[in-house]
Amino acid sequence: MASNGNNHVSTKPPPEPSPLRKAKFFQANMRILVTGGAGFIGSHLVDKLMQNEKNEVIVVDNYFTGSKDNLKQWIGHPRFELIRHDVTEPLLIEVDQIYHLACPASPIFYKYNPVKTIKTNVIGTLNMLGLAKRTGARILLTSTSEVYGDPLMHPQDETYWGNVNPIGVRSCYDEGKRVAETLMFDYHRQHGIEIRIARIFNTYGPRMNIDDGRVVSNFIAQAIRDEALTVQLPGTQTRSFCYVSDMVDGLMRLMEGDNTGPINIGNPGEFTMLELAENVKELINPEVKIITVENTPDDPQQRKPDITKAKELLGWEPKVKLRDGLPLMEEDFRGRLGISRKK
Ligand SMILES: NC(=O)c1ccc[n+]([C@@H]2O[C@H](COP(=O)([O-])OP(=O)(O)OC[C@H]3O[C@@H](n4cnc5c(N)ncnc54)[C@H](O)[C@@H]3O)[C@@H](O)[C@H]2O)c1
Ligand SMILES: O=c1ccn([C@@H]2O[C@H](COP(=O)(O)OP(=O)(O)O[C@H]3OC[C@@H](O)[C@H](O)[C@H]3O)[C@@H](O)[C@H]2O)c(=O)[nH]1
Repeated sequence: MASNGNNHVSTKPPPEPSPLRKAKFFQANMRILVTGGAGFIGSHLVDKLMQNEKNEVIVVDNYFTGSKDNLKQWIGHPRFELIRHDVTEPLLIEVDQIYHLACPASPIFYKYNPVKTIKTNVIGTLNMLGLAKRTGARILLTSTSEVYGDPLMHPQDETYWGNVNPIGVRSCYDEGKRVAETLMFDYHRQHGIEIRIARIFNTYGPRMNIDDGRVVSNFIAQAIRDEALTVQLPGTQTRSFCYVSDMVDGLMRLMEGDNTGPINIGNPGEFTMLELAENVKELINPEVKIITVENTPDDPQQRKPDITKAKELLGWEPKVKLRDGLPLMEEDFRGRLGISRKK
């Protein structure tokens, strides 16, 4: 039976899969749905899942922040399907596993239409849990370090209940993800659904939107374009940055393992935003200026995962250090921006 290290675990068996599930269009052992699979983390996850010839992968995405470009190597592949679909609408397909990622992740995009962000987190997660219930599929939710809010505990472990503003401009996302976690556990306890919850900490890497608005993509694009790096005040706030290949490895181990989570997946290396800017400057463009600009409300002042649980239960820890990951992302950004390194 799955465990999460506390008492919130169901003893009910998961529902029987629908007989339709056996009607596969390809002789694959596992049909896997990735919601939000056209996005940054989702498309890297799809690449990894497609490497296994026993997997069929179905992506659903509404392309709000994702792009078909991220999946272009798979379009037309017999084990791959791409469906334009919004998870706030019901989805009737037959699957064995669901990686539920669909949700804008950058604060700029999740604040753009906050009501839609809540709908995506609440109705979207309800729909995917309904699909899991009908098909007997195991479902993994990509929750977030933002469930800890502006944390009073440092580093954050999974027992911490968080310090979240329920009526602030970030609430559509952080409270939305908290409700999504609640729904996952209620479906687990009430219906025996096999659930997995990952609490993801800031992740970066190739394929992030150039105008995504998150700090690593902003600084790298600014450094390449010879624009000043915009450190939001006070600049001493911290984050922990995980390279995307490590993240995908952690998510797959969680899905395949026996633990419901929630489990933190992130890199415990902690940097202030000024330190991040200095690293980007040194590695990518030593001439670039660093300036400070106004911040946005409710910005968490510190964030660092305690990954003891991931190490013990998943045998997982990140391998790529920030100073090794940044140049890999630079190469991808230079290619897309068409700006090569000065000699
Ligand atoms: N990248 C991070 O640092 C980070 C940190 C914590 C949690 N997460 C979570 O991981 C997941 C993926 O994040 P990402 O960084 O790849 O972001 P992303 O914005 O690149 O990807 C999200 C994808 O979801 C799609 N989407 C959004 N709303 C949808 C809807 N209603 N219906 C269908 N598709 C929809 C978008 O078009 C996009 O392709 C998100 O759930 C996010 O909350 C990411
Ligand atoms: O140009 C910038 C952008 C951002 N920042 C700062 O960088 C820090 C990180 O901001 P980001 O926008 O990258 O992301 P956040 O850490 O606030 O949220 C992130 O982490 C948790 C995930 O769930 C979210 O999906 C993700 O956006 C903040 O303190 C912000 O003020 C800058 O200093 N300059």
